[in-house]
Amino acid sequence: MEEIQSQSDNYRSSSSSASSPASRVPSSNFFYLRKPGSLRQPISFEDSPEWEDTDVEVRVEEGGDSINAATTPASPSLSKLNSGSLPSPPLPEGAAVARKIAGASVVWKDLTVTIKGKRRYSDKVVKSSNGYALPGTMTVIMGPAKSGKSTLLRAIAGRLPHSARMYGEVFVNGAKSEMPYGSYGFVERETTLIGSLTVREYLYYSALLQLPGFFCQRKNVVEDAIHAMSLSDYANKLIGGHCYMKGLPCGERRRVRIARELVMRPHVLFIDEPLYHLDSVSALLMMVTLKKLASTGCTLLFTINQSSTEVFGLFDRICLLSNGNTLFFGETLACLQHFSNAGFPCPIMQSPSDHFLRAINTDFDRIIAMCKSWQVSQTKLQLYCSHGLN
Ligand SMILES: Nc1ncnc2c1ncn2[C@@H]1O[C@H](COP(=O)(O)OP(=O)(O)OP(=O)(O)O)[C@@H](O)[C@H]1O
Repeated sequence: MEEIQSQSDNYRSSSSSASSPASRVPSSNFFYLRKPGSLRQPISFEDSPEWEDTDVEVRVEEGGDSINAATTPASPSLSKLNSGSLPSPPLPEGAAVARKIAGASVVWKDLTVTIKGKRRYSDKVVKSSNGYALPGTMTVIMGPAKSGKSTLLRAIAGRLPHSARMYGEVFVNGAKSEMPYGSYGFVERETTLIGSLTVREYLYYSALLQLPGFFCQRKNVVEDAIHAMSLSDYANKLIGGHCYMKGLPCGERRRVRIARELVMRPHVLFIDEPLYHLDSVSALLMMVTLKKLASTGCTLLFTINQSSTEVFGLFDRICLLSNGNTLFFGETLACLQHFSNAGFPCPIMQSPSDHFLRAINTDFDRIIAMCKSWQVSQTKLQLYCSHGLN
């Protein structure tokens, strides 16, 4: 599984060419409302944070960067949350316990997608892709433009449009079943934010809409999301961006979109192009924030076009696509080794992601050939002019 590779030149591409809230099953780890008569196996989230933690006082540690839940010794639900069914030893008063978000392992097997155009189904947009994403890790789907990244992400998340057909299987925690409402978040590339609200108001409003009525920890959940996305400095600022009102910077707006999904405390988070239109500093901040989020246990799976070396170093696994083909799936270091073995070692001064894209994208060859012919014609012109003048 670790290495799903193909070195064929044919694969080099050319870019030019949620259901209704499920009822909770009390004191169980199944976040799945079975349909009557359904034979599907429920998905088990072993360490699911329970939504009934009304006695957990969640607060943000001053100067701290992680999501923390402060609790008193007499907090049965949190002690259960931290240590399964065993009671946890009493904690010193005021001690902060890192909240564990139960991630879920997601495996996709032989995933193929076709999309219906005006008349017929297209050729395969994604072709027999295999891979997996594990809890507490960041898995990135990378590739040139139109290589099928977003389509693969949507297929794994079960959010393909009606015009698409999917073949193959997706397993969540070993169960071949759709992820239930609230267990995953999907962040689109562009979504509308309410510009007349502050970040905190907007997230609270989202929590009111998304969380079930019995859930009475909305404020804490919102504060968690703000903290997890490093939005504390912007929490009371208007989102803006409408009429003549200047909005939040692009990176912060993107983080607000992700925070909106975090209010559901998802086990798996899918993000389509989190670095879209971000400058290098905002991109690094975004990735460091996501890495922190992954370290709490959440499973992160996202698409990306290209990245800097620093950002690339934060990824755990990479799924490299070209023309819908999975050229490589595995750990990022193994990808470097794979390209090196194939005769394309990454130059020292080049970002690995740029190097991979360059190696698999025929557009680069065409552009370089165009540059060379232009340089030759320029040299000829200069020679002609100098001879003509003489
Ligand atoms: N809803 C759709 N209807 C028709 N064709 C589609 C649809 N969605 C995607 N496609 C086609 O599938 C191919 C892959 O698109 P996709 O958006 O998955 O690629 P991508 O790698 O995410 O591209 P980009 O980085 O440019 O967003 C493209 O050729 C696109 O035209």
